[in-house]
Amino acid sequence: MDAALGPPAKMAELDDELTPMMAQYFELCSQYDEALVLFQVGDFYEAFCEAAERVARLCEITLTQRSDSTGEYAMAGVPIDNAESYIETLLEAGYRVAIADQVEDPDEVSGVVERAVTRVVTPGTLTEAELLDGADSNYVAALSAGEEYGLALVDISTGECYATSVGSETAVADELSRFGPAEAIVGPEVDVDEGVFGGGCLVTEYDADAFGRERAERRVERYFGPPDRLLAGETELRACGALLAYAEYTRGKAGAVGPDGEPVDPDVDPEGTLDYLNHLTRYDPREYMLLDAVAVESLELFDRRSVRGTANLTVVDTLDETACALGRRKLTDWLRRPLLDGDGIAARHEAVGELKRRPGTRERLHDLLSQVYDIERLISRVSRGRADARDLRSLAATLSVVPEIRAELADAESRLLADLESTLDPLSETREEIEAAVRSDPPQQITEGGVIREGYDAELDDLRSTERSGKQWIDDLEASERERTGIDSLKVGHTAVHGYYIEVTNANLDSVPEDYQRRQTLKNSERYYTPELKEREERILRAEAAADELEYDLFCGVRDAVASEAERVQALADRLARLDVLVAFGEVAATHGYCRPTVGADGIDIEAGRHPVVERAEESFVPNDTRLGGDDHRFVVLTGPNMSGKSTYMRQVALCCVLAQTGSFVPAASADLPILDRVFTRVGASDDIAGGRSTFMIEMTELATILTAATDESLVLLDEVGRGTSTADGLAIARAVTEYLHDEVGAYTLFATHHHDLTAAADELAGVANRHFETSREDGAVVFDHELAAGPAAASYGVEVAAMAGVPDTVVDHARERLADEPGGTPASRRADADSPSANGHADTSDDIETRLRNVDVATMTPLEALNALADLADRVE
Ligand SMILES: Nc1ncnc2c1ncn2[C@@H]1O[C@H](COP(=O)(O)OP(=O)(O)OP(=O)(O)O)[C@@H](O)[C@H]1O
Repeated sequence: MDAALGPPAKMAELDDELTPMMAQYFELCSQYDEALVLFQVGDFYEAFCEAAERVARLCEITLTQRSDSTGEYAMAGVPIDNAESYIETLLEAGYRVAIADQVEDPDEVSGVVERAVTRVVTPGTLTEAELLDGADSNYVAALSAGEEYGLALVDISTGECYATSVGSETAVADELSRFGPAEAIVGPEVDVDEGVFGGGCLVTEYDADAFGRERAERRVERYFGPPDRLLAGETELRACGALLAYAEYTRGKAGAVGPDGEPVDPDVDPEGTLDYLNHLTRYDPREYMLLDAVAVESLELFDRRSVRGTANLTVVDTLDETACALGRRKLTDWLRRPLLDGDGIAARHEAVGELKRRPGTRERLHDLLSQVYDIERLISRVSRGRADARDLRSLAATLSVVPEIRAELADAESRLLADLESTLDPLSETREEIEAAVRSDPPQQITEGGVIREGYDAELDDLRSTERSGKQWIDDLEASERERTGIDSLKVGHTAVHGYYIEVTNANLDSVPEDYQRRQTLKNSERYYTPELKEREERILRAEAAADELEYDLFCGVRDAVASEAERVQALADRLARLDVLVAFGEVAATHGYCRPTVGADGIDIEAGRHPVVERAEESFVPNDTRLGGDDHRFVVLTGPNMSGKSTYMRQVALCCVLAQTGSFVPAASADLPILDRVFTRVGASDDIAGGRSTFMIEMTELATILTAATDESLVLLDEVGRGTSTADGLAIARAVTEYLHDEVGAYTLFATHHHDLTAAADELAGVANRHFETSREDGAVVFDHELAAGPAAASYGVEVAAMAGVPDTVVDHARERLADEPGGTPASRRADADSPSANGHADTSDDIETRLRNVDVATMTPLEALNALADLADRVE
């Protein structure tokens, strides 16, 4: 056991003698003994004893001492204001971090301030933006085993949950790769290789009870409704239950269960307390194209990391013309799981086509959908008894839009739209009930009245009328008392503490009648009440309290009635979300000139395809055709200089297929596409400099996945394979991969490479063709025209790029001569590790310079390395 975790031994010895604050710390460390506890003391989070030593060392902060009557304790603190960076350091060191905040205002309590763990930060459940590193999703997975494997995932940043079952360990790995979880919890019975979770995933064996069927059932029910309606089997259910238990634990919910299975506070039942969870999607992996985390990232579907020059725009952004939150979530979900069923895809296309043709309908539907609230989250609050009156009004407002949406769809021709028209459920009775019962602009509080409409309940109306007539009597009192007493300055007022009073200034005290009883003495006046006033006041108060209580009961009654329709509301939410996405697709197709693809062809045939993201940033995007498979080659080797557009082109081909299977139209003049089972990507190191992940090892691991899992229905994008090793090894690997994919797999493949020798494969392998990107020269400068052409690129572009970068003419000319002289010489046959001629003190000759220039492999250099190499060459020429 790590000494930095759990209750400090030194404190355990003292036990009862600890000061109240230290006793709190000790208690929290005992409860959260799987995490480092950071304990708020004023403006700092402190750790004590062994934990302090660990925190001080890892975060490089000073270790101090805290002394009190019981002794001295090592202490290390981080300022709360920038705690996140320290927490990140602790996470990187493999710790969970439990944040114990002061939950009372120190100014308002005497004695020690109450502290509670408000969150446990773990790699998969951190939610603070600083820690999320700009990524869009951060999944935690739970894996259970039985007859099959049950897998549940939650994205803590959005509350989206997924569940599925798969039959084999490989399938578990595939499904996990779809999400790339940062963290996974596994049931005790799970026996799989850690490799299935992917690199960088923190895997923890979690409490067996949380994986138990009954508890899981209860938890799932609380959050999402009856499990048998949602989930396919017991293993899936158990995974979901455990996942929810873990999510509760990380939110510091009292009563949740820690990884060791010990309830952190056994007295409280916390189930159903996570507000952010909103939807559970159960899916069957066989129905969807598999996009693993690597593909999702390199195609930039959701990731905020930018395509060059187009910061912040991602594929989902280009499609996101949705009008409501329901649609936005559905769009992400569709894009993450493109369909495999040709009919399903065609049905979406048909609907999108109809919407594309009818701009008026599209616009009106968009307007109506923008009035739709997030009824999915809302109904889950209703089911958990946490919805307020405003929530119910928002639901009613949404329901009142439904008939208008249906009317708009009344003459729809496409199957999906017609289906939506007939199945969008306006839940009229529910809406009428809410509108009859709940006021149109209710307060947030549901316990203080003002919620229920007049005329809804006779008893309530009675109570309110008693209250009102009482208040009216009091309102009239001032006038009548003035008349009775002759005191013109007499006032009737009310304070929260003393209630109603009659106020008489000191000058008029002589005229006070006998029945006035003194309530309060002020400097210039006296306040009185009369027995009748008191009695009226009590009656008002009784009526008010009874009315408030009755309103609350009535409200709960309405809320329960709505909750009993939760299933219908969820179905409605789902349909509205679908409609919103279809309308958005129609809008994108119409505004950006997307065409309707056909799917199910036996090859990829795209005319004038574009990259959906890059085309928005490039003023003059050059469209390109693609032919892969069918009567053409299935494998294309793509050459051309850096920045000529190879990566963009490969991605646009993949994105066309992904968008088509998602149901969207595609950025092209025409597209005949197959149905792909999976898109694989292995993109070059230089494309991921920012992520700092590009090691040869990662490259080879990804390659291994592709070679073992790709089928003849997969699309494989290879952007330079074997860069991270010597040229000879790189080429050998690239060549072997080409042959394997060509001979054994038959996948649709685009292989961009700077290994010019690879272009020879086209001569030897029947299914391989060469394509390249041209550059042209204008006024001596190289211009990228981004136009794809047949055949391999000219071999000398490395020298052209050197010229463009400003390498002196003598050097460039010499390089050209050498290149021309070299028998069969191509840039790829250069060796990168020649000895430096000037290392032995000799001056550089032109030949030496040229050798150096030849050794420059522009394709693998970072911009900084290129600049340095250039400066070095220029120096030598000088
Ligand atoms: N078809 C096109 N039309 C217009 N501009 C394009 C096109 N394709 C690419 N570009 C522009 O050229 C830039 C470089 O493209 P890309 O990254 O695809 O080149 P590359 O050949 O893959 O380079 P590298 O070998 O360095 O990876 C893109 O950022 C984009 O701005």
